Amino acid sequence: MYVTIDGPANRGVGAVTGIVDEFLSLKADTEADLLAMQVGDFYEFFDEDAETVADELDLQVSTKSSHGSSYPMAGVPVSELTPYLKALVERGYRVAVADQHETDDGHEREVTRVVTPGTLLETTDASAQYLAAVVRDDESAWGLAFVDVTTGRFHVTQVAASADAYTELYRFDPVEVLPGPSVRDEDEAVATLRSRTDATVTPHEANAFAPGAATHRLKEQFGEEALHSLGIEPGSPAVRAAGAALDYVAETGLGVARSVTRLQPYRADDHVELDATTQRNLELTETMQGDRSGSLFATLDHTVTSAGGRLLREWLQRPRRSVEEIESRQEAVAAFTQAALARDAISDTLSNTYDLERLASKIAHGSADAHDLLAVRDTLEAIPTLADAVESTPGLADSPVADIVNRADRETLGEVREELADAIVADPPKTLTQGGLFQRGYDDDLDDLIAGYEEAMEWIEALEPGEKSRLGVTHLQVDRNKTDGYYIQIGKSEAEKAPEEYREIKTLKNSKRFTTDELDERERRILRIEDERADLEYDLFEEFRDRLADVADVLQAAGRTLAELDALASLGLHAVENDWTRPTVTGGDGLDVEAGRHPVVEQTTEFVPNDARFESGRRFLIVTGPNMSGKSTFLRQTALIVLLAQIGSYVPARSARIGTVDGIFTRVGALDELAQGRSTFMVEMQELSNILHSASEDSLVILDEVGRGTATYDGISIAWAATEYLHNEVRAKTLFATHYHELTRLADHLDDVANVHIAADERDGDVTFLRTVREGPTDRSYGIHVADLAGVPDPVVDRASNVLDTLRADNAIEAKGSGRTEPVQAVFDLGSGEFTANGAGDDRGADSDRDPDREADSDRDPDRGADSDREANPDPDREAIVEDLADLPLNELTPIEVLSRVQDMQERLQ
Ligand SMILES: Nc1ncnc2c1ncn2[C@@H]1O[C@H](COP(=O)(O)OP(=O)(O)OP(=O)(O)O)[C@@H](O)[C@H]1O
Repeated sequence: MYVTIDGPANRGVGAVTGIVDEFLSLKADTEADLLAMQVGDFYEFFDEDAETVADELDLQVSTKSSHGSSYPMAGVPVSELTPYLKALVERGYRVAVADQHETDDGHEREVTRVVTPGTLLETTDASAQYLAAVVRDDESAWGLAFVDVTTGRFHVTQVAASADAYTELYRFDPVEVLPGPSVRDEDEAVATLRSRTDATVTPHEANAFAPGAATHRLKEQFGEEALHSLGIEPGSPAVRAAGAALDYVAETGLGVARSVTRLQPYRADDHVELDATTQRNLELTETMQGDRSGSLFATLDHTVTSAGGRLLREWLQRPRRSVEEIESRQEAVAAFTQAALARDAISDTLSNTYDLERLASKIAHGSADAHDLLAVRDTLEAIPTLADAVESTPGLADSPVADIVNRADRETLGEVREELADAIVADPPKTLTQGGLFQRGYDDDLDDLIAGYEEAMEWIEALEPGEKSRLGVTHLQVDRNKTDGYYIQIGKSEAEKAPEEYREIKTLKNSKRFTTDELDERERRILRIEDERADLEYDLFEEFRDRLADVADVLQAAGRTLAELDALASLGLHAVENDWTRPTVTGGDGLDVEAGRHPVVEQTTEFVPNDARFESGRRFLIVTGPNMSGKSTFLRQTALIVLLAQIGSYVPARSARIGTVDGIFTRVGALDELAQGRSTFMVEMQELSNILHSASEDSLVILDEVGRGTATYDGISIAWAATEYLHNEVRAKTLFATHYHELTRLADHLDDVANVHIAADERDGDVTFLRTVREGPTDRSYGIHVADLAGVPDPVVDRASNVLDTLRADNAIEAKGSGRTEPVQAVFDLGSGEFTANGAGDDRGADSDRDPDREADSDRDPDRGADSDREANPDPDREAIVEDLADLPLNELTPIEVLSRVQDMQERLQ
């Protein structure tokens, strides 16, 4: 509904002089983007704010004159403010709300709260809504705090490198970020924040980040001893971030800080490192195209509650490293795979519960209404049913599932449930201000009022039949409306039968309305009781909600229990339905997946399973195979199987033994970065650089084509050097898919490198993709076949086949002219990658095996003669370049440096 009203007179407030001035002055004092100021029954936006709001929400703007100037004005009725605020905040605005109070001599207005993306309570989105604060201290340590006021979750950590800080930010995906003073002053940091998250970046006041103030704020919230007992250093970057986040939450004035009942410090190294690129490449929560469906989460998610879905998503983004924790979760999933009936019953029960974490937060900050309390009651009623289902099912009763259920404080929850069951009526009104919320027996005074009310109502109800028979009137009715209050209505034809004590109050077309002194008296009594009752019930409700707020942490914990059951049951169900297997997770180094499948692709395709094996002497697999054969799929499926194993899930394989990894790093492709102005190759190299710096011996690295974004020889050189570095220095388990068949030679030189290829069958020119991973290299790409499949015109495909045949036969090919001129007399020499002059046929000397060791030595001068000539007449300049190349300290250089050195050499050769 859009409201435009021309002139404040309609809005029920007389004195408007200076309203715009008042607005502008309040606006100047707030840092919010917009101000909604109450003027009578409306909240108004003036000036630029009116235009912004009108644009965003399709409101029409009217004009308000003040002191001879005109100002745009837009407004919404008081009762409609919440949905408008929500819509504005969801678009990234921070909106200050100035409420109007009656004073002895008129009105007064002040900003009472600021609603921001990170502190919005009225969210309807099931996902978490994190507000983040990010601090960097002088030693470059990063402190990060993430608070979700809708669930009371509060995570705090400290990391050493900026890449790790951004990884955490990507993982929590906050809606609003508060950069600390040093972060804020750095353009690059702010730009990264903006590009890595969709968050609104809010510069909260610097003082809140100061070590003293932040420590004080945390102690105030969680008690003197909390920091000490959690092992958090007062004044540390983590504390500064946490304190600033809380300060900001408190400053919004919504009382939301109360919902934050527990501080959860975590170490980033408790979890598998999954940088932002990897989370995207593996399509954990959305596909590379940005769709939710088709992601790993969408495939796995059978949860029936929003809290369960939230938790499962969080697990996927934060796989664990501790074998003990993984096994405990696995044990619970295993129990759910066995107990099909109980699992279904538990999911059924859970589907009737509400988001207790969020409800508890609403109770804590005083925004829960009677319906919310009923939702809590219904949810708590499910807990004994769930506990019974677990306890009476042998497989579950002795599994970690029972521990999860036992973690809930059932005694307190039982008391709360009973209190709720005895307090709130079955169908309370939507508002808290009109009474009718509580049952009889909840409060003596309220019972007295209700008794008086009912007595008065009985009298009213008896009036109609009594008067009908006393007066002998058929068409007599006793009713109530807003203008007339209670009245007796008699049909016109019988109106003369109204006795003397009836006072006429209205004549209608077919009837007359009357009242009597006694009816007036009863009405006054009813009105008085209704008022008193509304006031009393409002107070009682606040008191009741306040008492419940004291156990908000118990409710939040129970919410987490339900979410865990939901997420575990979902993993159990998926495992059973898709024939997944329980992996053996070990702290060791190996990785052995037998008949593994891609968890998402297997949903839509007849999937051909494949093995992946890493062990001593085989830590680096070079994966070759035709285009479209399934290399990328094989790489990703291996990474996803490891990831699933480390969240405690079953995996799509016949059997799997997974040595835990400390991080998964991927270099796959860079679809969306182009939009951010970085070239494909630059992105590729940055990702490679990050992997070479960040991966460790315990990591899993997935490289899907490295170097293809540049000239072939540059690309091979980089891929070659990166392989050596990963193999010799980093020693990470690596899967490297490539079309550079030259790289397969590395297996002969590097101990831990092994070749596998994805098989294809070629018969009579037709290629069949077998999708099977086999040992050893392949040297065919069948790229032309794929070009044909893709509908490239036949003449081009035929000519390409012809070119390829010639290349294979001669290792060189004549360039073809247009036909209008003589054939171009040039020959492409595969050894050099250059065209040579006509007649150089005898000089074509490249070796058909294209031994990369030789290529490194090869002469790239287009005018050069045969190898034999070169050997006979060595060129000292070239020899120097070859020597420089041989001495290139690859292990000490970054890929970019290698690239630049190789380029130098090329230039010297020219
Ligand atoms: N094991 C498998 N079983 C069934 N289908 C598969 C299997 N592996 C891959 N596919 C399907 O084959 C197609 C090509 O796979 P993929 O993209 O992994 O090939 P690729 O070798 O990486 O190709 P390119 O080298 O051209 O990038 C995809 O549509 C995928 O769904």
